[in-house]
Amino acid sequence: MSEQLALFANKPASPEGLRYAADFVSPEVERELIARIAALPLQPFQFGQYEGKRRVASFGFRYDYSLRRMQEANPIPEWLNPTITEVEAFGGPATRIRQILCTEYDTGVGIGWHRDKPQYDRVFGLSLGSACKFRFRRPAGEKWQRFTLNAEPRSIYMMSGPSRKEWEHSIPSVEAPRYSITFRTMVDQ
Ligand SMILES: O=C(O)CCC(=O)C(=O)O
Ligand SMILES: [Fe+2]
Repeated sequence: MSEQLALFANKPASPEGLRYAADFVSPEVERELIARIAALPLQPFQFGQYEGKRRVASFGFRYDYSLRRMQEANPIPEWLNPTITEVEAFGGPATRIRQILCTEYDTGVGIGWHRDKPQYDRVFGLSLGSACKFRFRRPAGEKWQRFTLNAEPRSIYMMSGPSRKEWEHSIPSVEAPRYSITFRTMVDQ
């Protein structure tokens, strides 16, 4: 087989630095976390012009889009501590989660192509309630190189290295309500 054909025959390669684990939390913990998020004073967040609104709450830090800088946010609530401990273990030694984003996506809501702010370092995402197609793209000549991660409910992903810095990510409109908790480490300043 020519090199070209071999490339087509293979599945698209996963972005370097992306890790995924299914069943990261139990169905009981999933239910509890969803109830906690639903009880937060969530605020609409408009990312792209043409998208439905997702609703969010930030803790630790938040990026202020009008001031274009990081601001301190409310402290991370205690009910997140057991999950943060597990995420830090998943991330390995020296993983310190300092920023949390809780998000609610109603049916039909997604998030457009972006990279997270450079003040954040590694990004972990816990999916709750329903699955989503977590899409990646990066420029490859005139085209895009693409990859889709099926993020199942109760799973976690970690973006580090190229998957975090070179690739953009997005989520197309979800088919059922989805909640996520994003856990971020910060770049040392
Ligand atoms: O909901 C998710 O898993 C990802 C959200 C996201 O990419 C972001 O808020 O930057
Ligand atoms: Fe993101």
